[in-house]
Amino acid sequence: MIEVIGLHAGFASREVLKGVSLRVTQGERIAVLGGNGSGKSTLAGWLAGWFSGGTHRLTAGGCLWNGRPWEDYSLAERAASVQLVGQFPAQHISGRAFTVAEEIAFGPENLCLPTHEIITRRDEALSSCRLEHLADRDPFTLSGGEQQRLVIASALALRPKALILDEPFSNLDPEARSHTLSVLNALPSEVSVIIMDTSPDTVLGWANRLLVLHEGKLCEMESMRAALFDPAVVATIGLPSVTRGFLEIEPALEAAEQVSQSNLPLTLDEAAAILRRSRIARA
Ligand SMILES: Nc1ncnc2c1ncn2[C@@H]1O[C@H](COP(=O)(O)OP(=O)(O)OP(=O)(O)O)[C@@H](O)[C@H]1O
Repeated sequence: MIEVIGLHAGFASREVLKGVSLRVTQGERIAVLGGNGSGKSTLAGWLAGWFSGGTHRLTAGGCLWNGRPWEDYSLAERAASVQLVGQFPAQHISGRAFTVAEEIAFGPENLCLPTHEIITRRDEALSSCRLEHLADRDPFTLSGGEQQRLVIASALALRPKALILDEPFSNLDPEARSHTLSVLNALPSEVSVIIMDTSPDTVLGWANRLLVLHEGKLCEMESMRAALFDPAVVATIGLPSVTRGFLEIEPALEAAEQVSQSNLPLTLDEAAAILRRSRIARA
């Protein structure tokens, strides 16, 4: 599907990605974690085929979609293949639509789809992103979180085969965050989803593959646990909040429940299971 091969890329003054390789196959749920300025947005752009000129500099390598460079595809083909939801939702709003509903329909209209198909896609995206009550609002009057959901809805209406989301949770409250994850989980299983984030907290229970972008290199460890406890990774993105919290309370647990790196909880569900067992052991 998407293949990044030895990508050295960045900007005129600076190489940001220093030999990044990545193969994304159908249906994968990938989290790419990295600190501020590590190059997540830069990588997201290359993955989506957005960068090929301007201030963006390609030193070596490249990115292929189904075996061919992005340059071989028309804009319409790219839009129907991969959608990138960037970090700043307002930058994605077309400015050509007076309402949220029109904004969502804008992409499918540009693909020249039949009217009934445009309406179906628009209404499905409005509903799945819980935007029906805002359908008649001017997109520019929405709050940041509402705009974020609108941009995701607009991307979904294009029915891409791969969806890349760059820090999609930064504007969202916890409820909207978990709803967004459930929207992503409800996508057809063949759609690949890649989320770029600075922290493991939201994506851990969701991703089936975790990569860390650090000093221009993309590292994939044997397991998520190995990745999250790697000292260089901990220094960059920190441990998940649940894990940090657990380390605080761990001395109070029953001896039988003492935890080590191999069984420290990474998610709330894992922590709850250990706590339940510990309570049972005390009873
Ligand atoms: N248009 C540009 N011209 C020059 N340098 C740029 C440009 N865009 C980004 N950079 C630099 O490239 C590096 C990587 O930026 P990028 O936005 O990809 O990082 P990021 O991991 O997404 O960061 P954040 O988590 O802060 O959003 C940063 O040092 C940034 O300052």
